[in-house]
Amino acid sequence: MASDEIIREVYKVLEERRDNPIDSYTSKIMQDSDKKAEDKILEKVAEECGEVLLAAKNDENLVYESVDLIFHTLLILVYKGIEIDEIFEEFARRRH
Ligand SMILES: N=c1c2ncn([C@@H]3O[C@H](COP(=O)(O)OP(=O)(O)OP(=O)(O)O)[C@@H](O)[C@H]3O)c2ncn1[C@@H]1O[C@H](COP(=O)(O)O)[C@@H](O)[C@H]1O
Repeated sequence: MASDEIIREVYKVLEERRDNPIDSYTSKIMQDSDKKAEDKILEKVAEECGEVLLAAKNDENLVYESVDLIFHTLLILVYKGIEIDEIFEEFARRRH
């Protein structure tokens, strides 16, 4: 059974891919010469935003496309050195 813990698990793997690169999609995109890596990840985030928009409008693959967007958003956060708890704390701070 999938659970929300998967977000923490994936985040940890992404930090591992950043810190100890292997031959994989996420390691490669994060190791690309500094500025290029950031641009490539941000390009994916922008692309996935458009795909979520189309999926919602057309009632197609919304979960799949949203996970692509969330995944690439997590990737830029990891790349920029943000700790996962900072994200949860920000959500908690907004609770009312
Ligand atoms: N959740 C994901 C995940 N979601 C998407 N992707 C990859 O992101 C890449 C780009 O996604 P796209 O949707 O643009 O796919 P695409 O192949 O360009 O095809 P289109 O959508 O354009 O048709 C693809 O290669 C996907 O496989 C992911 N790659 C990895 N993960 C997780 O990240 C961890 C580390 O990944 P690796 O670096 O591959 O070990 C894995 O253990 C997974 O848990």
